[in-house]
Amino acid sequence: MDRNSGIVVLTGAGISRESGLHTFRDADGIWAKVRLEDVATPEAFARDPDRVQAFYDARRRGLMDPAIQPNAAHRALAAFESRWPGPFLLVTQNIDDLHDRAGSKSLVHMHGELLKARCLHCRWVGVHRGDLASHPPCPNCGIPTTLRPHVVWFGEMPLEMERITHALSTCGLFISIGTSGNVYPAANFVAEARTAGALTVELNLEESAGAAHFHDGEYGPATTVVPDYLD
Ligand SMILES: CC(C)NC(=O)[C@H](Cc1c[nH]c2ccccc12)NC(=O)[C@H](CCCC/N=C(/NCCC(=O)O)S[C@H]1O[C@H](COP(=O)(O)OP(=O)(O)OC[C@H]2O[C@@H](n3cnc4c(N)ncnc43)[C@H](O)[C@@H]2O)[C@@H](O)[C@H]1O)NC(=O)OCc1ccccc1
Repeated sequence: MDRNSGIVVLTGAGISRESGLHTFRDADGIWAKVRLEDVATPEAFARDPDRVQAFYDARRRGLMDPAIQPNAAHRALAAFESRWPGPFLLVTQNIDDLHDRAGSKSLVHMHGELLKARCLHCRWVGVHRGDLASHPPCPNCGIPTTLRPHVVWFGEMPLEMERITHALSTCGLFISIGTSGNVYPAANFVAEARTAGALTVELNLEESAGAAHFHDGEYGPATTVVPDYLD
């Protein structure tokens, strides 16, 4: 592969599974315990904000457990980025901060970040590691009960779509890691990259819903297949 062509990497919950975070659709996944319609939509937040806040407060406290650390797959991606001379963009669907902690720089959280909050009154967005169910005041405008998790719910527009679409339209290699390919528009990125003439590769525990769209696939735990593929 020409060392100056661009690379786009898409990651999903599977890359953080071996760090101790649950995925969504596996047997012990998040959506096996709670319906996304009840906790991850604007309608759910309007209907029962305390329930939604409690759902994300619990995931935030889980993420801040010292036992949850970046794994060999997160680290291999950060190391590869630092030595790749051409354009590189890591697009994650994950709202955890494990890519950030592993040292990834050219990183887009297209579905938001669990450790950030957003104010519905003054539009402030920033790091907020405390619970939101206790209705803390906005650090910027000081009004209580106006903070929501800075995450993208179903039916909401993902973040930085222009930057992502541009990178997909100019990349030479698209790598998808630890995602089931069930959620859009992320599930359509492989098709966009292929249309741009990119080689497309899936690294996953098992074939995803979009496996047929990829030129190639390596299957197994991310902490094994990702370092093997990138080293
Ligand atoms: C359910 C689905 C059908 N619905 C959608 O896709 C909807 C609606 C929709 C839009 N277009 C469509 C077209 C067709 C059908 C439906 C739609 N999409 C939206 O609403 C999106 C917004 C969706 C975002 C919702 N928020 C999330 N997260 C944040 C919150 C939160 O986290 O609580 S989605 C959330 O679920 C998704 C879960 O997927 P995965 O990460 O893949 O996880 P999953 O558990 O499914 O799979 C894990 C995989 O890992 C593998 N694995 C497991 N262990 C390992 C291991 N150890 N190693 C390697 N792999 C492993 C497994 O085998 C498995 O394959 C992720 O995106 C994740 O972020 N917004 C939007 O479309 O706005 C308009 C628009 C349109 C065009 C262009 C721009 C805008």
